[in-house]
Amino acid sequence: MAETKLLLRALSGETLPTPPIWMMRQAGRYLPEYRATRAEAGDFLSLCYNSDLATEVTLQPIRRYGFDAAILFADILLIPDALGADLWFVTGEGPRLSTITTEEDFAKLKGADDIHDHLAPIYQTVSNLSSALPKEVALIGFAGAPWTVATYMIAGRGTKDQGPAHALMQENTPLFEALIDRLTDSTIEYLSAQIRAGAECVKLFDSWAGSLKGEAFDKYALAPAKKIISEIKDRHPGVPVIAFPREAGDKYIGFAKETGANCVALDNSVSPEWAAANVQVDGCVQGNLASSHMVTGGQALVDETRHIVQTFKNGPHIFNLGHGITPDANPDNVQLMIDTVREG
Ligand SMILES: Cc1c2[nH]c(c1CCC(=O)O)Cc1[nH]c(c(CCC(=O)O)c1C)Cc1[nH]c(c(CCC(=O)O)c1C)Cc1[nH]c(c(C)c1CCC(=O)O)C2
Repeated sequence: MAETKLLLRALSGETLPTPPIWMMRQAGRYLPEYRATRAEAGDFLSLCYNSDLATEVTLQPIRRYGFDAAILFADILLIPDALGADLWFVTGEGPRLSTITTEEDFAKLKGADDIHDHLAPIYQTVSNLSSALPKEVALIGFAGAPWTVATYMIAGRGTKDQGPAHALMQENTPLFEALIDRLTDSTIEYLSAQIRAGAECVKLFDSWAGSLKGEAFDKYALAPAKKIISEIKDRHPGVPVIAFPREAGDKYIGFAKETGANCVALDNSVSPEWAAANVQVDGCVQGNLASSHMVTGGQALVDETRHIVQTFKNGPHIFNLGHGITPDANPDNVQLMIDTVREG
């Protein structure tokens, strides 16, 4: 049967009259119904590990807006949690983890094959979603890319410039590379299990790829993505992969070809004109409206949304933001963006 889900058609390289649309962090704090369910769960991590409630929050933006895709509700830091690093979230500040900076810290981590018991509730959420979603809505699974996850594991928290991870890379390269390899192998196992549970596409979030330059980008962003994607393609032929090397700049050029990704997600630091000429020539792109428009709305939102749709209309395109929607966004602006994309 020919594929009917718009997201999967775009990912297979089809140029569509109206691009499919979904939004990073579409289940999140800007939605009152999300805040209510999160309060019911108690805290963010309990929400991630409660399959029924995680299913519910994943479905909320689908019900409210009719997006073309749902993304599993979970977090990129569940992998360190499953590997045995402590993880907690400080309200208003963000994640905290036990740090990995010595061989002794690393030796305590579990193996890549030992993560599944801990992550079973996540696979259950995927499976729930795969039966609960409307038939036209595609289900996206995801994981963090090894470099981005390593930056949190090394520093024990989010950092502006990923300084501690860069320092470990310089000062103890073998340990740093052992961590990248463990994360690469765990990510393959994790994404593979999500696909077995019903994910129809997977996305690899390398949110801090932009701080890797030159050879370091090739070794720690490009090479792990290539290994993960080729292994996923071997195990699950036909399941598309979206790669998001955020703020890669010129390194966006050729990224899909070199890694085997079906689509690259663009942040909003690149212009649609540049990306159409340099990145979309190799296949599908996703993006790239600045999430600040979800706060400010108005004619500027409409104009920039039309500009992005127009600029990418001659090739495969998935409409999305350049990064996650923020808690101060106005839910009405999301509707305005969707109406504008679909007006044509
Ligand atoms: C770096 C990163 C993380 N998590 C993620 C990334 C990569 C993408 C990006 O760059 O945004 C990815 C992520 N996090 C979440 C999802 C779910 C799917 C989605 O809706 O996109 C996804 C795909 C839920 C979440 N992950 C988090 C929330 C907010 C939690 C809450 O309800 O308080 C959500 C909905 C928390 C989180 N999780 C993380 C941080 C730094 C924070 C705190 C910052 C913040 O509060 O926004 C780590």
